[in-house]
Amino acid sequence: MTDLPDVHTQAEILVQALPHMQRYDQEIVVIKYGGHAMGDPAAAEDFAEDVVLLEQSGVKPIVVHGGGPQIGNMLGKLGIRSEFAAGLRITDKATVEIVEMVLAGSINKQIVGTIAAEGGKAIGLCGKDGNMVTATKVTRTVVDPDSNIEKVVDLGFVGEPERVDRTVLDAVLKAELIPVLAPVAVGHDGATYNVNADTFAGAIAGAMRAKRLLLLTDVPGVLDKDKNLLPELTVDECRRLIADGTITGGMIPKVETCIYALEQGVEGVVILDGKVPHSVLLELYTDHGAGTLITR
Ligand SMILES: Nc1ncnc2c1ncn2[C@@H]1O[C@H](COP(=O)(O)OP(=O)(O)O)[C@@H](O)[C@H]1O
Ligand SMILES: CC(=O)N[C@@H](CCC(=O)OP(=O)(O)O)C(=O)O
Repeated sequence: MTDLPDVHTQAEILVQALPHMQRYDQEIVVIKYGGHAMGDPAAAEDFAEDVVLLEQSGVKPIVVHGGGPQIGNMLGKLGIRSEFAAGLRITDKATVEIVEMVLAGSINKQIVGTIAAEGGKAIGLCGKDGNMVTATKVTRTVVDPDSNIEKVVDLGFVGEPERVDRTVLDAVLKAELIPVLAPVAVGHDGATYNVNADTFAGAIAGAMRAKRLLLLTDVPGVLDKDKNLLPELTVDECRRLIADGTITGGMIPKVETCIYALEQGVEGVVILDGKVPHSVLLELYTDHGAGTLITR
């Protein structure tokens, strides 16, 4: 048992949560749970406890999970090589089958099970269910490092959400179940598409008019050039930080997702460290947020 503060302090902490609870009552909060943040079983339990506590106190949480490292491990075991272009996994026919198996199969059901163990009721779905997310094929232009010439890369079965149908999600939320979504979508041609989990979460948050989108990753938030946390940023400031090279790599699609979600009407988007125990609760129910809050 960890040392707890005295009873008065405990009561004070609970009371301080009240205005935050009121602010999020009956609101949709989309939580993107990244593959890196999933880490160890104790952290996964903490995450599930947070989600169940939110649901119990009147919030409508929607979990969108990733699983990039876990897909990489499985492909490695099967001897399938995997490469990325512009932060997206080049996904051929064999790879998309493994992506679907790992994301919509094992990871999705594991999260549903962990939420159940904490007393919640979750339902595991992917973008294909009820035509929730229809995707179109993505191509990207990258600069070839040898020739320094731009070339178009065919990413195979990598998709971008084109349309979100709310029917299933509305029904699931009405039934007071917690949706846990794998970022796999269906194309117009019926093919399965691998969608970046941040992009998928942004599309869901936008379509569901979420109050908050939380992106859980493995760094404290957006950092400046001296690696200090930037607690609050506007969209314009984000664009400047991308242009001047402060925001690079995997943080670029994350911040672009945030900008997209804000443009779709989501009120605030937060990038935070999912490895910090109970980071979701700290972010939503305490006065001091846990990561970088991005607003319009
Ligand atoms: N300015 C920045 N602030 C924080 N992280 C940054 C920044 N620029 C680049 N990054 C990188 O972005 C990474 C997060 O993106 P990514 O690895 O795709 O996360 P995830 O797997 O959680 O989706 C960080 O681990 C960090 O290496
Ligand atoms: C197209 C594409 O790159 N899809 C990702 C989907 C999983 C993901 O995004 O997981 P994280 O959030 O853990 O990185 C992939 O195949 O790795």
